[in-house]
Parts: sequence; structure tokens; C-alpha cells
Amino acid sequence: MEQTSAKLVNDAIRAMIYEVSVNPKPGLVDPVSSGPHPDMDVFLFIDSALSLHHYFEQSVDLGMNFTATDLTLMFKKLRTFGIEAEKTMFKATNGVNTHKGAVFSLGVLTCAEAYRIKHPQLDLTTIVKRMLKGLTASDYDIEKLHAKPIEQLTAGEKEFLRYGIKGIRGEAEAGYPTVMQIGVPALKKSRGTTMQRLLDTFMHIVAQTEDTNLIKRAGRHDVVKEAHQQAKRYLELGGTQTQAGRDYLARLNQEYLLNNYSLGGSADLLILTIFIGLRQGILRPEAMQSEGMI
Ligand SMILES: CC(C)(COP(=O)(O)OP(=O)(O)OC[C@H]1O[C@@H](n2cnc3c(N)ncnc32)[C@H](O)[C@@H]1O)[C@@H](O)C(=O)NCCC(=O)NCCS
Ligand SMILES: Nc1ncnc2c1ncn2[C@@H]1O[C@H](COP(=O)(O)OP(=O)(O)OP(=O)(O)O)[C@@H](O)[C@H]1O
Repeated sequence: MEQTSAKLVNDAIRAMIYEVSVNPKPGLVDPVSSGPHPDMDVFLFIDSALSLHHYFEQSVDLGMNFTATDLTLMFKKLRTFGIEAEKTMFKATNGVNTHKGAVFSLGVLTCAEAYRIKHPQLDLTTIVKRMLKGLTASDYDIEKLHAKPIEQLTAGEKEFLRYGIKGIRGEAEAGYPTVMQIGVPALKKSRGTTMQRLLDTFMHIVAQTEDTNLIKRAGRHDVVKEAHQQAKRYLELGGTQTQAGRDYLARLNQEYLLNNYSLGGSADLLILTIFIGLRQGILRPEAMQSEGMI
């Protein structure tokens, strides 16, 4: 695989390993604590990320060589790879869901970025929107969902039926606005060590994400408003730049552990933000020389 494609695959896996390394993230696995995920630890996430290397080679190869004009056909093909990748991930994690959301979203972004390198007149968001056009209408087709036995409905499907929210599919179909308009600008503005920058960026994402993973854990939708207020409070206190911000985050970490709350959706959006940060050279200066700037 030539250098540009190999770098793209590498950046996807780096983004997954960087995300799980950020500490302390409320409600999530990091190197210090598994949080409300007794079935996971940081090593399982590393194994999971590395198990997806072949999948990202497939998604990049697909994006580099796709020739049809209808990009929903490119996503259709990607999805067959993604379904296989989910099985590979579950094999590597002994059935634990470490990166299900990331298999979907990072697969889409790596494929779209590969396609953009070959079609530089298009921007990444436009390509993603063309790939996922009609996704929620087809995935959330009411007839289809009502025909499914209730125990087979996924968390996202249940929450769509219950609250009408579209979760990861809605975010993806809209071209990942939380990543492009919140995460990446926050990363650009962030200051301090890489750990500080990624923590503050993560909390900017939490403040704007309707996280279906959190709703599933809490069993109620209004937990989203509480999470938004908490993230905004943390940022008002100065985030990682002040002792007050750091103390507040430590308390949030404890609270999410006690409540068994998970911010998996926000974590997946952090993975995507890191990926774009690596591609644009706004994270780790050596990336400034990377080709294929978005
Ligand atoms: C769409 C996906 C994520 C499945 O969605 P599903 O309903 O099973 O899960 P759910 O909607 O609960 O979301 C899955 C994960 O997305 C993340 N997430 C939740 N909310 C959000 C949000 N607002 N923004 C971004 N990510 C979110 C969380 O980590 C969550 O665990 C994808 O796995 C899928 O399409 N699966 C079907 C098989 C397939 O096609 N796989 C390959 C896809 S390339
Ligand atoms: N650092 C992280 N720690 C925990 N989860 C993460 C992390 N990064 C991303 N995630 C995502 O968040 C979700 C984890 O939440 P959760 O454990 O509730 O998922 P689940 O396996 O679907 O549900 P359950 O474990 O209750 O059966 C996964 O989809 C995972 O992809």
C-alpha cells in the first residue's frame, strides 16, 4: 500500500489509541480507570484498534479507487466491510463492544478522505453527505423497525422509536457537524499539553452532543441537558488550565462512575476530531508535513 494510503490508515488507528489514552474522561475507559465499563480496559481498546487495521486498508482502498458518481454506492460497499470489521472487533475483544460506533464513523471518514485525495475539488463534509444521503430514512424506516423483534432492536433504533432522535446516524448523515463545527475548532483553539488539549476538546464535544449512549445508560433523555450544563460549567471554570476546572472534572468522573453513565458517543466524536486534527496538522506538529491536507 503506497505511503499516502498507509499514513491515512495509520492516522485512523492513532486517533483511536489517542482517544482511549485521554485521562480523566468522565464515564469512559482511560489508562487510569475503566469507569462504568467493568468489561473493558485500555488494553482491550488497543487490541480492538489494531484489529481494525485491515478494515481501514479496505476503506482507504475503496475511497481511492471508487469511480461511480453515486457515492451512496461507495457507502453501501463500505458497509459490507464494516459488518465484517465489527465481527473482527468482537473477536479481538471477546464480544465486548469497544469501537462499534468508531467502526462506522471512522470507516466513513477514512473512505471519504481517501476519495477527497483523488477528488481535491470536493471537501470532506460534502463527500460524507453524498455517501450517507438517505441513511436515516432507510435505517429508521418505521415499517422495518416495527417488523423487528424488540430484543433485536439496537440502542439507537430503540431511542429513535422512543424519542425520535437520530443519534450517530443523524450526525453522520449531516456530515458530522459536531466534529467539524465544534470539535475541530475547539482543538485548534486548545492550549497546553496534548492531554490538556484533548480533554478540553472532549468537553466542548460533550457540551453539544445528544449522546444516545448516555441516554441508554441513564434510561431518560433529560440526562443530555444535565451533561451539557456540566460540560459548560467545566469550561467556564477554565477547564484543564485551572485547579477549579480540574477539581470539577474529578468530581464529574466520580459522579459518572456512581451513576453508571457512559459518554460513548462523545468519545467516538473525539476519535473523529483527533483524526482530522492529525490530518490537518493541528495535533502533533510533525503532522504538519503530512500530505493530503483536508
Ligand atoms: C450505525 C451503527 C453505529 C449502529 O448503530 P446502533 O443503533 O447499533 O448503535 P447506536 O445507535 O446506539 O450507536 C452506536 C454508537 O454510536 C455512538 N454514538 C451515540 N450517540 C452518538 C452521537 N450523537 N454522535 C456520534 N456517535 C454517537 C456511541 O458510541 C454508540 O454506542 C453501525 O454500527 C451500523 O450501522 N451497524 C449495522 C451493521 C453495519 O452496517 N455495520 C458497519 C457500518 S460501516
Ligand atoms: N474510551 C471509551 N470508553 C468506553 N466506551 C467508549 C470509549 N470510546 C468509545 N466508546 C464507545 O461507547 C460505547 C460504550 O458504551 P456501552 O458500554 O454502553 O456500549 P454497549 O456495549 O453498547 O452497551 P453495554 O456495555 O451496556 O452492553 C461503545 O459503543 C464504544 O464504542
